[in-house]
Amino acid sequence: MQMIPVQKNEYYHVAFEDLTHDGAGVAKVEGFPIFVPNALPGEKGKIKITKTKKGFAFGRLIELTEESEHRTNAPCPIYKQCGGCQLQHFSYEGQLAFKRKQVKEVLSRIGKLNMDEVTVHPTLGMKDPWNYRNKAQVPVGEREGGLVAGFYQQRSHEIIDMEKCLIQQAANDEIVQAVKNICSSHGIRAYNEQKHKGWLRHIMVRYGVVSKEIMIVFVTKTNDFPHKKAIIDEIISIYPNVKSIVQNINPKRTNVIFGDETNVLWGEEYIYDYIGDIKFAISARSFYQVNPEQTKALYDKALEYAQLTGKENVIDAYCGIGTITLFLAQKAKKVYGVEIVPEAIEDAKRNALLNGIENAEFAVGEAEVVIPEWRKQGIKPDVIVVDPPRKGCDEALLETILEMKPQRVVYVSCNPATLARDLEVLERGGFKTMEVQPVDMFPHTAHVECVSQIVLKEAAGPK
Ligand SMILES: C[S@@+](CC[C@H](N)C(=O)[O-])C[C@H]1O[C@@H](n2cnc3c(N)ncnc32)[C@H](O)[C@@H]1O
Repeated sequence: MQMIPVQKNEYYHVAFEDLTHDGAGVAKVEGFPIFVPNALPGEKGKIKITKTKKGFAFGRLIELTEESEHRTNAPCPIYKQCGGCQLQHFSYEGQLAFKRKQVKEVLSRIGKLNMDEVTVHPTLGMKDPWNYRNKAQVPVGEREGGLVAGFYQQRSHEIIDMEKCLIQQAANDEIVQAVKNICSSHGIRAYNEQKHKGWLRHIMVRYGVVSKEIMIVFVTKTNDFPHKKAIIDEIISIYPNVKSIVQNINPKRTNVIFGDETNVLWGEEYIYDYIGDIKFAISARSFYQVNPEQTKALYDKALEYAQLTGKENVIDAYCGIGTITLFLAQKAKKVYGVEIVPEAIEDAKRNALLNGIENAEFAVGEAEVVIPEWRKQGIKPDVIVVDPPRKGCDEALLETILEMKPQRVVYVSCNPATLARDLEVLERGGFKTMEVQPVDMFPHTAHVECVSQIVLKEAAGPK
């Protein structure tokens, strides 16, 4: 058995060599890895061990003795308390390089790809990597009789009030504050997680960056709404861009934000926004990318990798409200979109109509169930696009892709580890990964999005 060379609560002087996938510095003591938030590769410092596990330990940075040239002052005053961003202390240039390195590393280690044969491009960053999020989703609590809305203090259930988040659109911060203050003035009680009592659990705000339309969602424990008329009247009298006010009811003792029931309180069921020239209707529960500027860059790359000429049949798996589907439809013969959330498919159909797109067809269901059905019905895609959640593609879907043998697969991924795992399956089944483009959808956080082009080996030509 390997001896653990460090002890809890002891101090060590270490050199940081790398970053973990979630942005913590990695140092080693006698080859034993220690993960320390807020430390950067190339730095040295004194740490205190906070926890030991069988194969690794966690530490806290006490002082730096050598700083990286990429260290920068995190501009957010609550950066360390919040935990929503992990890389604000890292220069933006350094963040982009780290994300590319991380993608290369997992493709090689987990995907077993021959990295001499795959091009991983430099991460596509933002010119101004701040105020990019179009959605705020904040828990609500109580302090001295009034409401607070912000974030959970790291490793606690305490809600810290937040007036400004530097990665949010300013409009979102303003509306969250206003809604909180209006509710406070009407004596609205916040939900208390421990006691499972109270009413207002979360406030969500969605902002159409191009349309300027705003949706407000009240997530509440019960389906009543004290002072409903007064609260709504006050909101809409101050904010004419609010087009939709919705209540979602979540009666469960859970840390899942949304419940199953959603009711429109005022205005429309959805707001509109644009990505490029395409107009989208977005309802409260539908997935919609949070960084619209980078979404356009991501979708343009997906379209480039799909290499459409107008003659192709395309499948868009995990299509959400049909965002990528409608981009593809402009250049393909026909596109089939599939998505598990019924409301998102309703939005997708509405979005096709809204844009006069007639060559897109949508189905509700699990991609791993619906696409094998399509195969049985004789649908033969030339290109398959997948954009799964963090857990990646279901095995049954990958199996079906191998059987369907499209000329190209375009894989959009928000988790490089599951992307790498799935690419290995596709490579073993006769496909070859050609290019991977990391896109910085979430600056200052450790997340990275990638779009990859994978081709059928016969189509790729001899190696
Ligand atoms: C990362 S989002 C992508 C959405 C869309 N392509 C976009 O860019 O807006 C993943 C989507 O997959 C959906 N989803 C999750 N599991 C699924 C499954 N097994 N089959 C189909 N869709 C699923 C989610 O509801 C979500 O809309």
